[in-house]
Amino acid sequence: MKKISVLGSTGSIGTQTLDVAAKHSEHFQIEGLAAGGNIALLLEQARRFKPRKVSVATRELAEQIKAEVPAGTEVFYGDHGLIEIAAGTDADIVVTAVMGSLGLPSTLAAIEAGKTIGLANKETLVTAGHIVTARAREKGVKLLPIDSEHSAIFQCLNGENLKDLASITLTASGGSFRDRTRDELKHVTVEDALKHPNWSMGAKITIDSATMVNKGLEVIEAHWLFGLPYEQINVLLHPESIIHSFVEFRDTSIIAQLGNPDMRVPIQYALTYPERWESPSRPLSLAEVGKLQFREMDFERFPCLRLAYECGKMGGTATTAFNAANEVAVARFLRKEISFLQIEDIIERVLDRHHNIPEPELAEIEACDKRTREAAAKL
Ligand SMILES: NC(=O)C1=CN([C@@H]2O[C@H](COP(=O)(O)OP(=O)(O)OC[C@H]3O[C@@H](n4cnc5c(N)ncnc54)[C@H](OP(=O)(O)O)[C@@H]3O)[C@@H](O)[C@H]2O)C=CC1
Ligand SMILES: CC(=O)[C@@H](O)[C@H](O)COP(=O)(O)O
Ligand SMILES: [Mn+2]
Repeated sequence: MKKISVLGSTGSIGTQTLDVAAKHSEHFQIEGLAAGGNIALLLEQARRFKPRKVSVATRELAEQIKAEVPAGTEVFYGDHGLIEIAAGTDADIVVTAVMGSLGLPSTLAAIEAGKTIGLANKETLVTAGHIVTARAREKGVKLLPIDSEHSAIFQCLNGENLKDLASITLTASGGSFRDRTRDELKHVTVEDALKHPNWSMGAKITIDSATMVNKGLEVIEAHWLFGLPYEQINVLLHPESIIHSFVEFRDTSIIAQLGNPDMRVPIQYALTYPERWESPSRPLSLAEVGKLQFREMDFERFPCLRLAYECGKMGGTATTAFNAANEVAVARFLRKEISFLQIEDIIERVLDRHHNIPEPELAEIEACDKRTREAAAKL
């Protein structure tokens, strides 16, 4: 029996993680569930999976659910509650599926407690990749990728010698506005931006896909997960999201991982690694798909991807600032305070003013994250 805790259980990745756990309920036990404000869904999950501990965003929400959770389930809240679910249960694996750098302290706590990490929350690696990976190495903790591209690369590299690797290529769908010119982006709406062509995901990552920030975050995520220089990490536009990513070796062989766009496949692979189990997903029929398309990435059309490479190569707090500025800008766009193109404008202006700290301590990262958020909220 494998014991699992899920941080962000009510979100897109969280609910799909529980779908996978339910499909193989004889093999998985849910130890802890952490949510934000969706207490109706959390209670439903608590009744179904009977975790030992649950957590919600605030004390008020915790008070509201205390009388309704199953007997034997303890209720926590806030930052401390998230850490309790990450590190204070008997879970073998912690799925990090909260959105944004708010997931950093709980991810570090889970690593400190020796838990295997099923890593969806890419922002933690973008914010503090050197610290997260160093602590995982010190504790002998595995960081198993859930992000579809990174799961693909991880699978393609299985059993391979990294010295034979020429490059990895992350595929990008192009997001909701793939075929629009920059001029056409001036007046796009939140509703349009939330229509991803291939994936059903949380709001923030769906906007990130449209700005191509998501692929930028993923380039940085790949740098830390696979220990590769940025020169070996490529991005290719692939509208169908069938090839989830691929690797190329020095003998010119390319190995790719393919499948229908369904996050339950990479989630399950992280939960069952190194084994492969029957999937709740529909098998891929290449005959049905017919043809696959690829296009060179246009850095003029998607300037946020260029910025992400620049920040990644700079290192230090540059990626922390990139991420924090984006989180604030996307939240403002979703509240309809700013236009779509102002997201990249805010990121660019924040980075212009950023004073980079090359090898930041955790406290310096936290300070940079806070400072950047304050600045981005005012631009
Ligand atoms: N969705 C996808 O297909 C993919 C997502 N990812 C990454 O996975 C992460 C999660 O994405 P996604 O599932 O789409 O996001 P969602 O917005 O769907 O879910 C976010 C989750 O975080 C919870 N949450 C929010 N605030 C808090 C808080 N203060 N304390 C505890 N929990 C909180 C939410 O709870 P509530 O709803 O109860 O408020 C929800 O359960 C992101 O980092 C994303 O980039 C990566 C690859 C694919
Ligand atoms: C499902 C997943 O992993 C997302 O991160 C996905 O990659 C978004 O798609 P694009 O960023 O390619 O639009
Ligand atoms: Mn992805």
